[in-house]
Amino acid sequence: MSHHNWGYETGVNGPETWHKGYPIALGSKQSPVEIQSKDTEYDSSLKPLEFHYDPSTAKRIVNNGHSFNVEFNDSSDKSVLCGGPLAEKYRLAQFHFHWGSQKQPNGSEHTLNGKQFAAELHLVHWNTKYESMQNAVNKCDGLAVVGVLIEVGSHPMPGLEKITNILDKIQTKGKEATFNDFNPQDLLPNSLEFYTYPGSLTTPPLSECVTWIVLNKPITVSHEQLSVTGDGVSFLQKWMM
Ligand SMILES: NS(=O)(=O)c1ccc(NC(=S)OCCc2ccsc2)cc1
Ligand SMILES: [Zn+2]
Repeated sequence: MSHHNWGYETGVNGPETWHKGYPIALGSKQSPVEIQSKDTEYDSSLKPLEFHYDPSTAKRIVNNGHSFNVEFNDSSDKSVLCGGPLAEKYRLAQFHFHWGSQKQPNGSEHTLNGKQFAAELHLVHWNTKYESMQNAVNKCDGLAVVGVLIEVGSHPMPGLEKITNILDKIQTKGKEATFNDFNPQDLLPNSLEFYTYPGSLTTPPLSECVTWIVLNKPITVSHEQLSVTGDGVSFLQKWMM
């Protein structure tokens, strides 16, 4: 079978089959991981995270069949991440979400102290010392992904509205829509405390090129935001069907 149609169907094309097309799946730096705060240590050499995003670099939103990516113009240093564990500047290329399904409502990839969250946001950046994302993907310090855990609560996340309002335009794989003037900082919690570890892409190609930066505090979205359609089907679950 061509390994480009990887997916999440258990026993068919799910994570336990990915190693057939991507042997690195059996590697020693694979993500996601289960974070146990009791097993982490405070590192005083780490600096505060610095997000320098220019909302005008937001370009389009694309349904790639596994998720939807909000893509940014990464042809200059207009939207960059630095600080934290990072020795260099990393350019924002895209962000996307991971979520659950009817059967498995909780879909975060990282877990924190044994708790799986409803969903997880990934802000994907690549090291500007490499010319492109494609070059960075095969370097151990090529990418920096900020993971934001998402829980469902009573109040909506204002920053998410612009995204949930446009999803009806990209319902099927391959569809895209213009998506301008958006600052992903509007999706961050008020605390930028983080855990960090060396890991990998969590989906194929599973490259072990990622400095993971998982924020300690989750963001809260409303039930409606996780299921934008009137018929109660979660926009995220609709994507999973
Ligand atoms: N979920 S994740 O953030 O770890 C994540 C991010 C990007 C990707 N995919 C990437 S970077 O593909 C585009 C770059 C690429 C892939 C192969 S050659 C170039 C997969 C998983
Ligand atoms: Zn991801």
